[in-house]
Amino acid sequence: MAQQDDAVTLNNGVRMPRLGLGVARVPDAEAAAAVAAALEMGYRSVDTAKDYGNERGVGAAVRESGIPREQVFVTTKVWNADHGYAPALRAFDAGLERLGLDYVDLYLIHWPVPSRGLFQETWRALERLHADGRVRAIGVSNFEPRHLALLMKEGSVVPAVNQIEMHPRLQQQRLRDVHRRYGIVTEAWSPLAKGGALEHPTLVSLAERHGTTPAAIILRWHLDLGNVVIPKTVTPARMRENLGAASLAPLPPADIDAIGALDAGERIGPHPDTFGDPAGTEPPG
Ligand SMILES: NC(=O)C1=CN([C@@H]2O[C@H](COP(=O)(O)OP(=O)(O)OC[C@H]3O[C@@H](n4cnc5c(N)ncnc54)[C@H](OP(=O)(O)O)[C@@H]3O)[C@@H](O)[C@H]2O)C=CC1
Ligand SMILES: O=C(O)C(=O)[C@@H](O)[C@H](O)C(=O)CO
Repeated sequence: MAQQDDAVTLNNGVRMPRLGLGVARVPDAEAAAAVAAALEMGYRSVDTAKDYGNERGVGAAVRESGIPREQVFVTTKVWNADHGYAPALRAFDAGLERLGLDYVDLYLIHWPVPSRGLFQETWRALERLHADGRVRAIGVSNFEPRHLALLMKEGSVVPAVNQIEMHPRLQQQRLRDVHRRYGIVTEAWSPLAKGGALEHPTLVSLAERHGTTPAAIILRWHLDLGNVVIPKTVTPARMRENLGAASLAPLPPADIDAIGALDAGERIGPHPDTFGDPAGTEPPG
């Protein structure tokens, strides 16, 4: 089942699959095998980053899949140490080389690192890469409303995507409202709360009622809210289960509300205001 049809149109007209595979911190060789298996079963989008150390494996799996390059959507990200105009351009070249591809579909600023004050300059580099046709779309990750407002003030391209922590325990309503106002797609990282929400009684009972699994219910909920999701797994059976969420019927409003009631404003990952700041607190991700 190819996912190309289940795509969102970004604010520059580029189509992005709504369900992709995340590969955070999967070692290179394992990432290559996982991406190969995912592409084989119908995934058409992969989310990697310089920080994950597996762009080589991801790129190899994409190149060797036999699937035309234009049918696979590859996202990677500028790491915190590479903020700044020239460093970000150099980091992009190096990432593209590791991937072994001619272009990237979506390039994101991984974290704003406000204490460095360089994300606007970094954004100018991404705008340049976009203008030069080396990336099909550009976006950000972990940007709070004030960071987005600063980009909007000084930049000329509105980010296509903001990839943020979002799951039933952290539903990010205010940030999603800002995205809607600007025409930015919400992409949920840790969409399954790293597996932490799967045993919640509400989700278990919804899964039983719909004849599916808690993971599929959570992913269906994200899709129903309009999010792009990138659940991570290296287990083929789970990949298939997660991909199956795209084929489920939309959840009825009462079920969306039941999951909405689980919001506790609880982060698993670091806070965007302080992550990357030497003086900041960084809870384990
Ligand atoms: N921009 C950013 O700052 C960040 C981006 N990300 C991106 O988001 C992706 C996903 O986030 P991640 O933090 O990995 O968390 P997820 O919410 O995707 O959860 C991944 C965990 O859940 C398990 N899992 C996956 N599917 C199932 C299933 N169907 N049933 C039971 N368990 C399951 C996986 O185990 P197993 O692999 O063993 O199957 C893994 O332990 C990352 O890979 C990365 O691409 C993540 C964090 C930060
Ligand atoms: O996985 C990512 O994409 C992240 O940015 C974070 O998990 C971060 O790198 C981290 O390790 C937090 O402790």
